Amino acid sequence: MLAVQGLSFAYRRGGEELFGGLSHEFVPGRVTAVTGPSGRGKSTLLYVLGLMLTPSSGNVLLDGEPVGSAPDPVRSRVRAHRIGFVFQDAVLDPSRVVLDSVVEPALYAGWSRRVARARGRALLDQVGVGARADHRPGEISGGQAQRVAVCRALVTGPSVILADEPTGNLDRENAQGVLAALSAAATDGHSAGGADNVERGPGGLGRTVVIATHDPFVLEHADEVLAL
Ligand SMILES: Nc1ncnc2c1ncn2[C@@H]1O[C@H](COP(=O)(O)OP(=O)(O)OP(=O)(O)O)[C@@H](O)[C@H]1O
Repeated sequence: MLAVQGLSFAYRRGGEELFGGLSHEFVPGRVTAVTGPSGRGKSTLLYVLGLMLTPSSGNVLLDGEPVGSAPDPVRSRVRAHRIGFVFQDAVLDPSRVVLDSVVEPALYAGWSRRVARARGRALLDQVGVGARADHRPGEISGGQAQRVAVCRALVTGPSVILADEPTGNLDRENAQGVLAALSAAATDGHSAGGADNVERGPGGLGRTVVIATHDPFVLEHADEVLAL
């Protein structure tokens, strides 16, 4: 379970403080949409949850462990194995085919190329982009690219997926496809840390999915809305 306890964050000492001591539990198996006016800190919250920024006070807890202000090597390890991140504009390496972008985090985490590629292809199939696995990013649409970015975030079987405005630049139909991929990720279950145990099916624990968004479509379909 991902949670924040008494969380505040400031980019500069003495500067504007965000979140005002926020406490919240992000329930596995559910999609939580984080919303609020521009500048309130939606993206920043995702970066704090993703252990890229350190809280000024309070903490981020993962399965009860205070990881938000843990030493850098611990945070890097947790990030690599437990957290997947989807950025607003899927920035895929233009020189590599889609499948290679998807499997990169798994190779970084030490998976064999064969297992990583099989997993990557299966994920692309699930989100309807399997036929584009061997194409370059310039040959796919924005909506497809964003679904590819979801696959990249999922490839290692993390228990937490954080998505920053993943539908921000998409039309309704493509937004629907991306949200469907993220919702499926929430209910799919997650790996306990190895290739053999990825995707436990709906009987598994379920993943925590947190989406920072203004998109009314996402807000309407999320399981829970956290307004900042
Ligand atoms: N790198 C940074 N350094 C200093 N201040 C920052 C930085 N990034 C964001 N901020 C400030 O922190 C506050 C929260 O920004 P953030 O981008 O998290 O808000 P948001 O709710 O996601 O906004 P939007 O809806 O416009 O994307 C804003 O006042 C912003 O100006």
